Amino acid sequence: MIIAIDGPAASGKGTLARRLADHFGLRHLDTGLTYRAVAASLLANGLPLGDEAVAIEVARHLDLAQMDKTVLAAHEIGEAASRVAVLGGLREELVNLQRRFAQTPPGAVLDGRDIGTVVCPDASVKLFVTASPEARARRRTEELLSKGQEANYASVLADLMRRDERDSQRTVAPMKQADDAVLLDTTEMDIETAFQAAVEIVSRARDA
Ligand SMILES: Nc1ncnc2c1ncn2[C@@H]1O[C@H](COP(=O)(O)OP(=O)(O)OP(=O)(O)O)[C@@H](O)[C@H]1O
Ligand SMILES: Nc1ccn([C@@H]2O[C@H](COP(=O)(O)O)[C@@H](O)[C@H]2O)c(=O)n1
Repeated sequence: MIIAIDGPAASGKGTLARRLADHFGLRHLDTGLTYRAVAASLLANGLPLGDEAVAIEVARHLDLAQMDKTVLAAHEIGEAASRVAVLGGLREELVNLQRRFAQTPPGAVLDGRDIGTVVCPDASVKLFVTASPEARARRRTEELLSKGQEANYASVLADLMRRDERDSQRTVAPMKQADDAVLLDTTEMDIETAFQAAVEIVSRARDA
């Protein structure tokens, strides 16, 4: 079984993807980390974010097992990831890697922006997870503060909205809900309620 989860920044798709993978005995890939890893490597080596050939070369050497979420979660890396994510050739390279992961038994949960539309268009079930920008900014601000990092609600909200705009307006593989995806709006749901709703959607699709 392949579960495709897409949605805007800080919508809770990663939290749901991890828990669904545990629940259904599947592997999990946060595809955002692949874009973040490429961006982080370019930044660390002082290389330009817009050079497609260089970005592809970095992606060719990417080892999924070595991606460190704690390091890659940094705000500036998310911003840089969204800038390299407009490069079509880089996306092709990363999509191939993500598809290989998805197709390895026993199946997987992938979360990102183009999983249901491009990476796994034949996924067994597709979810598009969203929440209002204000709820997402509040959750992300609380998350950063709880990790002892500086965070300001207004700037987190502005950053999320700018990233969503870039991700949904780019020409190649823009973020959008697949026609056959189920929309899950968690604005008024806590994590447990959202998880139970997601389990129900996946179970229904699996048993259909
Ligand atoms: N339904 C919910 N209610 C309250 N908080 C939530 C809910 N879902 C997720 N969160 C919290 O919101 C924050 C963002 O969630 P998460 O990291 O899963 O989002 P994401 O969509 O994967 O983000 P990104 O796009 O940055 O990868 C986390 O702190 C998470 O614990
Ligand atoms: N399938 C995907 C996943 C991510 N991106 C881009 O990477 C940025 C960081 O992703 P996070 O999920 O870690 O926030 C994101 O803003 C996208 O630009 C993508 O294009 N496709």
